[in-house]
Amino acid sequence: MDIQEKIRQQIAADPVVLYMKGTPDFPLCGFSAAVVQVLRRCGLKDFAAYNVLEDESLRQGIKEYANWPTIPQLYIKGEFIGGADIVREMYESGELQELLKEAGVLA
Ligand SMILES: N[C@@H](CCC(=O)N[C@@H](CS)C(=O)NCC(=O)O)C(=O)O
Ligand code: FES
Repeated sequence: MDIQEKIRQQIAADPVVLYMKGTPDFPLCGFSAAVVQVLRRCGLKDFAAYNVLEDESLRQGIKEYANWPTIPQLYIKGEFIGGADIVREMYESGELQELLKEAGVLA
């Protein structure tokens, strides 16, 4: 399967999808760790996470998919949200919590 099609399916399969370096329990970059921490602070228990360090085609493919040059990348309900800076800003403004509530993944 084409990598862009694979990404499309991954993003459609779960309400919250994070492309990151490492895993939620063992992030291998501070930017990825920051997004995981913010999601947990929002009260999110579970989300889909893909480790781009285990798949070079995914690491490159995800940059093309969103036309965004860096990892991490967060998607909510199929929509690209942003990387660590944007996620942090949206958390501080409360916008991220709103999006997660709308997605039905928060209590
Ligand atoms: N300011 C970015 C920081 C992320 C970033 O700079 N990521 C770099 C280093 S981890 C990256 O993905 N570089 C390309 C690569 O490693 O493939 C954000 O808000 O997410
Ligand atoms: S791996 Fe070095 S900044 Fe992310």
